[in-house]
Amino acid sequence: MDTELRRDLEQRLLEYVGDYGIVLSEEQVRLMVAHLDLVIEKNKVVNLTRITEPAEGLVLHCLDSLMPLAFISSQIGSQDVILDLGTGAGFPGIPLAIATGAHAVLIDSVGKKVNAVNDFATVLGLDNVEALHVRAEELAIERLESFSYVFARAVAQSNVLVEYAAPLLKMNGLLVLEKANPTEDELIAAKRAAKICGMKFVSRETCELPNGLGHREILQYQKVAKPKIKLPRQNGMAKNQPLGI
Ligand SMILES: C[S@@+](CC[C@H](N)C(=O)[O-])C[C@H]1O[C@@H](n2cnc3c(N)ncnc32)[C@H](O)[C@@H]1O
Repeated sequence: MDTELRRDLEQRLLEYVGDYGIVLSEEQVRLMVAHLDLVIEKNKVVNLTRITEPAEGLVLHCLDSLMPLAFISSQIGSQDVILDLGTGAGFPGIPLAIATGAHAVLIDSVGKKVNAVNDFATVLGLDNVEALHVRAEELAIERLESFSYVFARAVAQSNVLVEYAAPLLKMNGLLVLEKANPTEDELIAAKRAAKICGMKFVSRETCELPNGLGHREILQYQKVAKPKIKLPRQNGMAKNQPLGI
């Protein structure tokens, strides 16, 4: 990506986030575009994303990763520890770490993606980012009730994500999901799963990405009680025998 394109993307990202009431500094957008550039380059040798065009990546990766910030009522800051569950190439975790300054743990079950994300964090000088090759179910044993927020974009059905997040969240912590078009059945199953897992449904908000690039729904669930069953269940159970169906 040449300097002119980078500057153009940085300016566009500043304008996009402004439309959603999200305030970023020039340094923050510089880092986010630099991350996108690293992803596009790395994607030529390691399959990380289907999006290869910078302007599209700016909306579908950078802006999309930040959308939850337009809907979360509390301010996330350096005192918070946040989790990006199923980070892929670092979305939404890296943009969220840059935007909030929170300590961000980014996990993925695929090692080559985690290696790439750790390299990106080093090149960008992001000391607050920790990428781990671990499944959500395993992390819940090591870091029980450690996170104030769990984010997940394009990882699994909502009821599965509610189950993954419940043991990882501190009491009153929030699970924030980004979905394209969740069905009513998915939302009903997630509400039922939430009851079993000591979580409650908080809100469902919708927005449109610019340039007709898609519809988004931001779903929030809060941890309000201890789970009624022992969590985490064994690896794979959340997906293969989902709760709330
Ligand atoms: C479709 S990708 C989405 C990546 C990224 N969140 C994004 O929106 O670009 C889903 C990722 O979740 C990871 N994943 C799925 N289940 C997981 C689990 N139980 N624990 C950790 N990672 C998981 C997969 O390896 C994959 O990289």
